Amino acid sequence: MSLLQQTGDVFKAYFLPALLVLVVLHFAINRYGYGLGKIPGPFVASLTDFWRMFHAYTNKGHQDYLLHRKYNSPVLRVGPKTVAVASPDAVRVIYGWKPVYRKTQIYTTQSQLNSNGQLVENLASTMDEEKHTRLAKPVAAAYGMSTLVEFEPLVDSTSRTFVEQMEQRFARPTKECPLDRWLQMYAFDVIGELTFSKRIGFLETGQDVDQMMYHTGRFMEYTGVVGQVPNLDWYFRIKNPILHMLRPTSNILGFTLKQIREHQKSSHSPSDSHSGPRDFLTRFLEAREKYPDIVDEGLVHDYANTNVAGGSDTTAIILRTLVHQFVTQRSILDKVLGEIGAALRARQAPGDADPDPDPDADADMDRPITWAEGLKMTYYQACIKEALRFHPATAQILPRLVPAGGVELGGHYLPPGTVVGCNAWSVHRDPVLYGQDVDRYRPERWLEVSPDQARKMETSLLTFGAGKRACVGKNIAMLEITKFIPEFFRRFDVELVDPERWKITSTWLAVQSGLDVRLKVRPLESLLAE
Ligand code: HEM
Repeated sequence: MSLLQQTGDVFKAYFLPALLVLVVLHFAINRYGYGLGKIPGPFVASLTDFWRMFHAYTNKGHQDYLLHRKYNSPVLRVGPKTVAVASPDAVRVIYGWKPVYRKTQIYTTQSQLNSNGQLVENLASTMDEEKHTRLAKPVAAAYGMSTLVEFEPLVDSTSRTFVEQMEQRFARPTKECPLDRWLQMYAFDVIGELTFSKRIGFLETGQDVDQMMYHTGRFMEYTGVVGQVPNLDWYFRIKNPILHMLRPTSNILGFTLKQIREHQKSSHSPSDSHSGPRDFLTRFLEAREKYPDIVDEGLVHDYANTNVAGGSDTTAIILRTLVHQFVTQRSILDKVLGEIGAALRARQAPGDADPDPDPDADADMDRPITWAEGLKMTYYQACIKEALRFHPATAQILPRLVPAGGVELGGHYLPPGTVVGCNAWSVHRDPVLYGQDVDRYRPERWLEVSPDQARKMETSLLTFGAGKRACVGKNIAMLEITKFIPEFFRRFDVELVDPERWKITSTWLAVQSGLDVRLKVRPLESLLAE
């Protein structure tokens, strides 16, 4: 018998059976070894995290609520050590303040690689809560409510450009506008204005500048899919020598650094920077002066980069939902138009809402819908809440680690170290809290209930996350959403080209496409007439 034959026989006799035993053992430990054996869920999910990876890859994350319905359980096992909980009460526990449940390794995939090929944790991605507290403090005020008033003119300037571009490029009966893309370009340019005092030029050029929309999209997909088995990130990205050779700095960070360099060319120090509102970058540079022991140059770059990476795709999703609902449910739009008309008529009235009316009445009428006006539109505010409920931007659980001592949720004990999280899509379809018709977009649900109930519904929304790690950009996003949609519909009559084109592709984010519309300029008189 040749040596080759002998080796083959040994392989068949010992190695293959041993491998089989190991594989079976591995799956048995996954299934029964983590104290989660009694929790319902897809069988394969209890064996391997690759189930969740496939689930995300095949666009099913945003439909997790269907799984909860299928297994008739708010608590589902979606991995050997991972549990999804669909209950508003669980939101308060998992994303509460005492104790703070730590973020899990999926967030490593949201850290960027710097020019030395090192992984740099940022405000959103760090798993170390003490570090997070340190990083958050110097910039908390920049994202605060009081800063919003200063940012409003910057949002207005981008809105004006958006309207101009729509008029020039699309406001013709036969022309189709791929509005899903344009809304994202709008959101990107707003973030550019707020962060660098400069629109990046998406709207003016009508192009995906430096392919940033493409790259942020791929980045979110990477997190959503590879993040399910985060160790893969080491091989695909962190320790990948070819990637490091070809592209040492990640595309998004590279783009941010370019914007920072251009910003610096137009100013010399934080204090003498730009006339007009102080942008985020200026505020981050001020934070470096005030907190030199915490904020270094690299951190300034990271702060700016987190705005770029986290602030546009998300906002565009909410804008798309609102437009889509308004063009497919005209009765809703009519009510909003009624409120817009009332806001504009109030500008004409003596002693109107604006304490400092423009002496030129036409200019006053032409100025974009203000934050104050948007907040007074009660029905439109309900439309926003309903959009945040109906189509949250993130399409997966926001995973956290169960701390020492474990936790009891939905009648199941979860041992320490279990990964647990809520998917906003599932929590927001809780029929007890939001009503039996949760699968419908119906703003009225927010107005029909008692103020107490409405508050409970609102505080259970997970669209912006919750607790210590909730979204710092929420106020900015609300400023954009509150102002932009009334402004857009005030200027244009919008018609959906083909309802069949609407599509949701979900990984980390649930991104819509197919919002192709035709636009007609809406005469102001039609809004002013009661
Ligand atoms: C509608 C728009 C937005 C939505 C739906 C949204 C959603 C979220 C969510 C769900 C989280 C928590 C993620 C988690 O727990 O895993 C988050 C965190 C974060 N968001 Fe947003 N976001 C939006 C807009 C923005 C904007 C405009 C900015 C920046 C200007 C921003 C910056 C951040 C940052 C820095 C964090 C990390 C916060 C921390 O961990 O302390 N977001 N966002």
